[in-house]
Amino acid sequence: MTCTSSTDRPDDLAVHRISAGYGDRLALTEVSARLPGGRITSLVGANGAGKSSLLAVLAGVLRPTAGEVTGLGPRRPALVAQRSAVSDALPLTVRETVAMGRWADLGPWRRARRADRELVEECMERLGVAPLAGRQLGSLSGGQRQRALVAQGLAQRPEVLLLDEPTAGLDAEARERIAAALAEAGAAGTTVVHATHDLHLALDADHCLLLADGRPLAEGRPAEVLTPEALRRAWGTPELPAARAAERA
Ligand SMILES: Nc1ncnc2c1ncn2[C@@H]1O[C@H](COP(=O)(O)OP(=O)(O)OP(=O)(O)O)[C@@H](O)[C@H]1O
Repeated sequence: MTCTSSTDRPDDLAVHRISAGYGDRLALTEVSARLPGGRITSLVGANGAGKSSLLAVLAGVLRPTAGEVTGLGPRRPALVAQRSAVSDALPLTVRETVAMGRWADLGPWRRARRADRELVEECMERLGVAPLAGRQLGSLSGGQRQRALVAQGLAQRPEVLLLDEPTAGLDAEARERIAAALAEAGAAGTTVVHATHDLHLALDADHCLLLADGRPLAEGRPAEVLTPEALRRAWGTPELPAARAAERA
């Protein structure tokens, strides 16, 4: 069994002239983009560019005021929120947290079958959190908790996996684990879309959408999109991200 879906390559996701916001503040203005099915797309942009809002629209938790999303299958996408969005006070172990990823498929009594339990163990192994299975989520380090949340996302076996800054603030080993898990999910046919400030992770994606002020600046292969010039435009200053991309070029 694999902890990702293994369908044939699904259709592309697309957003068509999406506008969305909070009250009268627009976070996205007429955003159109294609997010290739069964591939990894990185959403890149400065703070406030609209990355999380676009993920929320794709996840169905932020209703657009205009435009539409096409290519989503019948199942709801899995959304892995930023770890700061998850309360420290939740009285859940790592295993319980990951097992919650199975709930949507279990029906009203949430009775896990053996296959569900195996899938949960496998997803914990994949993210390196199996040794922490009995620990309370609130007692974990930021990186451990983030890995548990990604394992929960994978345990849903989603067709579309959305992640908001999955490697923010993590050490190199945790980043590698998460990058490898996303690559495996993409290889197994899952459409992965993640928002990131981690240019290494962004450059490792198959596709990239660069946002600025709620509008798309560029879209395409990451190395072609994330040029020093484009990053300067996105950030408004010739600061760190552009320098880092130049190092990688
Ligand atoms: N809950 C909210 N209520 C009001 N405005 C919001 C809310 N969430 C986001 N915004 C605004 O929407 C815009 C886009 O924010 P969003 O969080 O999508 O950007 P982001 O690219 O994900 O930023 P970051 O890199 O800081 O996470 C910003 O102007 C932000 O202030």
